[in-house]
Amino acid sequence: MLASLSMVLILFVFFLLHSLYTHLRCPLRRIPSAHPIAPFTRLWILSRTLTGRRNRSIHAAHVKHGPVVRLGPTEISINDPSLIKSVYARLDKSPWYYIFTNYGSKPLFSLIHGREHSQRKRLIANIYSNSTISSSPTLLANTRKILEERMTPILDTREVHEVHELYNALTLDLITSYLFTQRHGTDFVRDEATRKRFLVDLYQIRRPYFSWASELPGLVKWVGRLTAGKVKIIPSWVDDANDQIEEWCLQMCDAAEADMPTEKGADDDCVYYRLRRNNALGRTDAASEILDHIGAGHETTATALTYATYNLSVSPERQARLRDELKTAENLWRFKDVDALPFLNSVVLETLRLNSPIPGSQPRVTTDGGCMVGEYCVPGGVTVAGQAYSLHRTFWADAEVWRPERWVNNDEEGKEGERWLWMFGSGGRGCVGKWLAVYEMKMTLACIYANYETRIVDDEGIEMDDRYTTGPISNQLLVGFHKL
Ligand code: HEM
Repeated sequence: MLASLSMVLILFVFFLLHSLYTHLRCPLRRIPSAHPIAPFTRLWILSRTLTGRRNRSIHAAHVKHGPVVRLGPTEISINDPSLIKSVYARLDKSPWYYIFTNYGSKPLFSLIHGREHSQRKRLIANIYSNSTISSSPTLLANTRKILEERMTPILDTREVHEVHELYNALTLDLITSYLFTQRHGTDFVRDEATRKRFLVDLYQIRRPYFSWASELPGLVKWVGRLTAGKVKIIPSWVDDANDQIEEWCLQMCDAAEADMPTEKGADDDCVYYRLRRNNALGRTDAASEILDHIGAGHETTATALTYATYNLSVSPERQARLRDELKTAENLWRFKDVDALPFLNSVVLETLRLNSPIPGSQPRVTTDGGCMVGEYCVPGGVTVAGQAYSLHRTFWADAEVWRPERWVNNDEEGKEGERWLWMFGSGGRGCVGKWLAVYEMKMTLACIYANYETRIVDDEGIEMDDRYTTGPISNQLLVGFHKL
């Protein structure tokens, strides 16, 4: 017994000495630590991540220590627009993004290396570009149909609506109609039962396990293997839900495939046909890409719409200002007219600032020779990340206040403030769907606020969850709609 204890003690002392030696030789030691144990172990940042406190803890560290902080032995966080610009222009994504792999095939989001990523991006960059989105007659017709013929009649059936689920259904209908054409898209706004089966029973219930799967994939597998499947950190129903979602998406792809037009030019503004034309991508690779766009393209925009509705509902004066502005537009079913409205634009920007749907760290990795990050020399293999949560709360004294007016006047504060906005990331790996997201947000808010007054019925749990992607803690918001 005594011998075992001595052995444990010797090992512990060895571990301490080794950690100290590594620390003293490490070029990262000059960087302020977010926590005293951060230079020696990942335990601190890991525990914060797994308990849903990561974004806030990193932000608190930046407030205390400045724009560069050390989160772990080989992990740092940055919080300054110039640092972000240089890091995100140079460094590749970290393997952390492999979690977004579908069918064993990596979509754009999780392709790491420059060449394979740019080949894939070339296939879709044009269809998501600002010019395509803002001028596509098909997108406009689909959006109008979904908002006018599906959402508005639902809003008119009763006064109170749970808008977070409704917006998730809406953005799913919008994104799938862009991916597959409207005839092969979903109809979740009207079909409540099917949407609950997909959204609630399959898609959203996996959330609590995301951090375990993304932060400790090795441990998750190892524990399962070691106990012959008897102990599972992530329950098997999560794997079943993943399989069912993949199967559902494959069926959607196959249905669109069966109807793929042969003549050149037809359905050119359909993402799936772009991926499959001339076999640019095989069946599984295309389905993986599509499934990723379904995920990236609905939750984020839905969360932004929920918070825009919340913020406007608690501020009747701003709601009135928006309504007055909407009356000045010549045609609310012409994107150019809607896009030109300055207050609507400010509402969208301010919501994406304060309630960023992807507030968490976007990890990149330094290459073998290392590089300078600001004044610090960072060796190879170090994870460097910024997070919108911190950037969006640093420049303004009243950063926690939703104040769209800060964007209306194009003054000095506004111009400098724009440098700190990072809701869509930046560099070659910034958001591909950002023009579509802003389009959907503006068209939806214009359609709602030109026709309804909204008020909060129940906002308990509206605080944002602390995750990589976020949403209200309660996963809901009850809003009253009064038709004008
Ligand atoms: C308000 C809505 C949205 C927000 C806030 C948002 C935010 C972001 C952010 C921050 C990234 C970079 C993530 C990282 O590097 O860790 C990203 C990437 C991406 N987003 Fe979005 N997004 C939104 C909507 C969309 C939509 C509608 C699509 C539709 C397809 C989309 C597709 C993608 C894809 C494919 C990437 C990966 C790009 C690459 O790696 O080259 N997003 N998004």
